[in-house]
Amino acid sequence: MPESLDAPPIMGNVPGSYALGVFRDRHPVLLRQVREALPYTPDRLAALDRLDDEVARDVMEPLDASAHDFAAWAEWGRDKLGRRWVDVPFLWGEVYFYRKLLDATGYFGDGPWRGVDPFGPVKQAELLGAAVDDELAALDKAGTLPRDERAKALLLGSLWGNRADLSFQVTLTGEREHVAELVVDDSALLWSLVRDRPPGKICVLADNAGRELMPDLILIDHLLAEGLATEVVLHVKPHPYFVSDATPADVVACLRRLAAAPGRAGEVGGRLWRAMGDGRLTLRAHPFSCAPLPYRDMPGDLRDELASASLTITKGDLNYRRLVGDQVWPPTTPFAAVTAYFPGPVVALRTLKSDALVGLDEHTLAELDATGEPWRTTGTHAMIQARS
Ligand SMILES: O=P(O)(O)OC[C@@]1(O)O[C@H](CO)[C@@H](O)[C@@H]1O
Repeated sequence: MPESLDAPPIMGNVPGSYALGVFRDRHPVLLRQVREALPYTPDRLAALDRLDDEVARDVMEPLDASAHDFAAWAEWGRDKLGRRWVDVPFLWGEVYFYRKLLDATGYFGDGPWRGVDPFGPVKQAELLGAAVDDELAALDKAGTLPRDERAKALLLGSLWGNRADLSFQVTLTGEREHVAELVVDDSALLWSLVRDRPPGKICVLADNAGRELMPDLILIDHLLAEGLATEVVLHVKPHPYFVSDATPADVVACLRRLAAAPGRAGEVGGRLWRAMGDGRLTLRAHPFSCAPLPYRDMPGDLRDELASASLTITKGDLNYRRLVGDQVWPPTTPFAAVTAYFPGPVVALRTLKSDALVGLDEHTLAELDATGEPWRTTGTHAMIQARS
């Protein structure tokens, strides 16, 4: 990123902002839902209540000194812990909230709740739901499309799969809005990056499990089956994160669901299962995937890995926020300039659910703002942004 190019971080404390609403409205509701989703024992319920109180008092207490990552968070939080949740960069405060939530549920503890995903019930319900059956059945129809049309359908399936985000639905009222439109469409550059060059390794930085991960896996199958990638590395989270972010266990659940499905979905599942076995599809769960930092601060080993890829595809709103630094950029700031630091070509597939935004042309921005609708944060608009 050009040295001169910078912008202040999106903060949680701006009155009326989306970020403030996340802390004030979404997190208390989420804590109640987590508390009720599993038969937690009194010690865990008390810990969840203590976190609820910490949120209500709006103060960030440090992790317990016994936490495995206490030193890392003490370093990251050197100038933040003890302050109000909303008085630090939105990204940092939000990531810390989910880390504290895992602490409260005993996820990293030595007791019986170790490794129990607090979002497991909602993830499982979504994955086993009828909507997934319908989406998998639709693959039989997609399979009859001409190749380019099929590729476009699978790309859009992965893009709009990002709307299926359980944390997002916590405060979504009413029926799902009619999904409006693509505010940036660099899909031509995306396809050029995978078709006009020798196939190579493609890294996919996944977002949510279930109804987002399923179309992501189906797109990955297309990239491998059509020879557009020699291998795909699917980056997921090493532990539960932001409600529905995918972990390795969620990938396994999706692959089992796919492989057991009838028709083309079952064929896709079988190919992906074999690709896992022969190393053409691999999983990564890098610790940095759950760090409270933008991707420009990624560690060297992750930078080297992404640099060795012919393309990196990032999925979802949170990955987009980390890609562009979760900063208050003028929306017309060029995507290529803001992501110039990123190693190798990168494509972001994202539905807009928060205020981070770059790469819009003036006309589109003026048109969208003229609607008076909160188009940046409702998930009704999306973008495919690419940088070669
Ligand atoms: O990355 P996703 O799943 O597309 O979106 C996650 C997300 O929209 O939910 C949070 C609110 O809880 C936002 O701040 C965050 O960006």
